[in-house]
Amino acid sequence: MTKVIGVASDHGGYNLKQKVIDHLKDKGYQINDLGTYGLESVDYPDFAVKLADSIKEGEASLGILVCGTGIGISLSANKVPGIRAALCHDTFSAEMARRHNNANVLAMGERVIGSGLALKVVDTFLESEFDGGRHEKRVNKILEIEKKHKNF
Ligand SMILES: O=C(CO)[C@H](O)[C@H](O)[C@H](O)COP(=O)(O)O
Repeated sequence: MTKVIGVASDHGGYNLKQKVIDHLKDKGYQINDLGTYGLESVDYPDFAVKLADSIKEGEASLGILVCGTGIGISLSANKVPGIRAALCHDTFSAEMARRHNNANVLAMGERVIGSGLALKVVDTFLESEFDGGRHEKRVNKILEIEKKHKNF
C-alpha cells in the first residue's frame, strides 16, 4: 500500500514544501497537502496544528513541516500530544530522529537549508525505522510527560 505523507508549511516554507511534494510524488508517495497554498503571509501554528491533527487522525503515517527556520512550526506541532516533531537539517539527525526518537514529523527551515540537501533529509527520514528496544522506554517517558502536564 502507498504510504501517505502529510505536508504543510507557512509562507516562509512554501517553495520548499512544493519541491518536497514534487519529489515525493515522483517517488510514488501519496501526499496530503494541508497548505499553505501560496506566498501570502500566514501564521505557522495554524499549519502545524493541521498537520499534527491529520497524523493523530491517522490520515497520514508521517508528516513534513516547513517554515522559514523550522523552529516555530516544530515548536507548535510538539504542543499536540503524541506528536514528536524533529527539526533536522542534516541526514544523520533525520536518521536518528526516526531510529531513536520515533519522530513522526520532520521539520525544516527553507531559509536555512538548500533544497538539494533538504530532499536528502526527507528521504533519510522517510526510509528510516524506529529501532525500539531501549529507545522505546525513553519515548514512553515523553508520553508520560505529556500526560502529567496535560492541564498546564
Ligand atoms: O517560525 C518561524 C521562525 O521561528 C518561521 O521562520 C516563520 O516562517 C517566520 O517567522 C516568518 O517570518 P516573516 O518575516 O513573517 O516572513
